[in-house]
Amino acid sequence: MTSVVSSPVRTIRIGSRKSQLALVQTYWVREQLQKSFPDITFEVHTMSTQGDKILDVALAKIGDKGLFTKELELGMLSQEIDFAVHSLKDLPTNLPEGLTLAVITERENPADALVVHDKYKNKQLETLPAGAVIGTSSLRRLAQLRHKFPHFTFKDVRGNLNTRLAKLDAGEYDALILAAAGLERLGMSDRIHQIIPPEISLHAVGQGALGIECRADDQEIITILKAIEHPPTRDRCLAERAFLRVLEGGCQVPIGVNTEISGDNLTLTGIVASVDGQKLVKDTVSGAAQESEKLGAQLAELLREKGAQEILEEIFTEIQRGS
Ligand SMILES: NCc1[nH]cc(CCC(=O)O)c1CC(=O)O
Repeated sequence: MTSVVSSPVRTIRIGSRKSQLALVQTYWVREQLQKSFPDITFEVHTMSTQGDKILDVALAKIGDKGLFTKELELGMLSQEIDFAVHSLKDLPTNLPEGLTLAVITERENPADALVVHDKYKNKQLETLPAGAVIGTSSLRRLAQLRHKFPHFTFKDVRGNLNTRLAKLDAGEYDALILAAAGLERLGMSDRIHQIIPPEISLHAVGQGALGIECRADDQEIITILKAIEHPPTRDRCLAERAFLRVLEGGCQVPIGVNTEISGDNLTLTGIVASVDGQKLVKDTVSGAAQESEKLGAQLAELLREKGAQEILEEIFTEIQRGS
């Protein structure tokens, strides 16, 4: 008689931020993995990150390198958790030694969305009145929208999605710019008033996708995670991340992207903008999807030649001065 030898049943610990969006994303990942691995127990461990605690300081001033990820990364290195689920856009392009971005899952709509106060429910970006107060905490959104719509008043907004929407509804803002994906995942698609097309504003690197990080030498976890990888999203996001890495920007610099994949061909468009919306450099590259990171680096070099570095250096100096 042959006996079936199975590996001892393992419990895998997933790390997540505590925000509602983070939990929805983490439980979605758990559900997907559970379908492929019904015998494994997946436990969710939540942690507060620095970014969840500092809610009263403009993000642009504190910088964002690892603000939403550091505590989870320490948890992985100390074996407290086995992997962490992140909004890919919040994951820095350079990871700590010993950790890896194991997989990227299928992306939601990566675009930004306009959400309006009820009194403007018949308006679009193009028809909102001069002086309308637009809430955004992202320099990328600010710079690109200011360029197209210099007649609006832009105002910083922080807090989780529900807090932001409450501030909008209370009349502190006339409209907000938010990631469509966050609203969709939280079941609030009905608040999406207008999807902002790439001609108006390019989205953040990795927006709308989830990135799963784990210990680089944990082959067992990496093999398990591969079950939920989405190769087209991976190729697009790796191109976007390589572009950002070469320009040495984080989520909080005015750098936007757009990617399209058609068969084997990947097209990447990128923009670097000054905060006042006066200077914009933009270009597009195209090539084999398997060469995604090369394409990203190539686009970064192209924009550098057009003056992207000068724009970024100006912004870093301003942020350090605290203006
Ligand atoms: N920086 C905050 C953040 N991180 C991920 C999302 C939304 C979901 C996503 O982009 O994957 C958001 C909110 C927003 O930008 O409106």
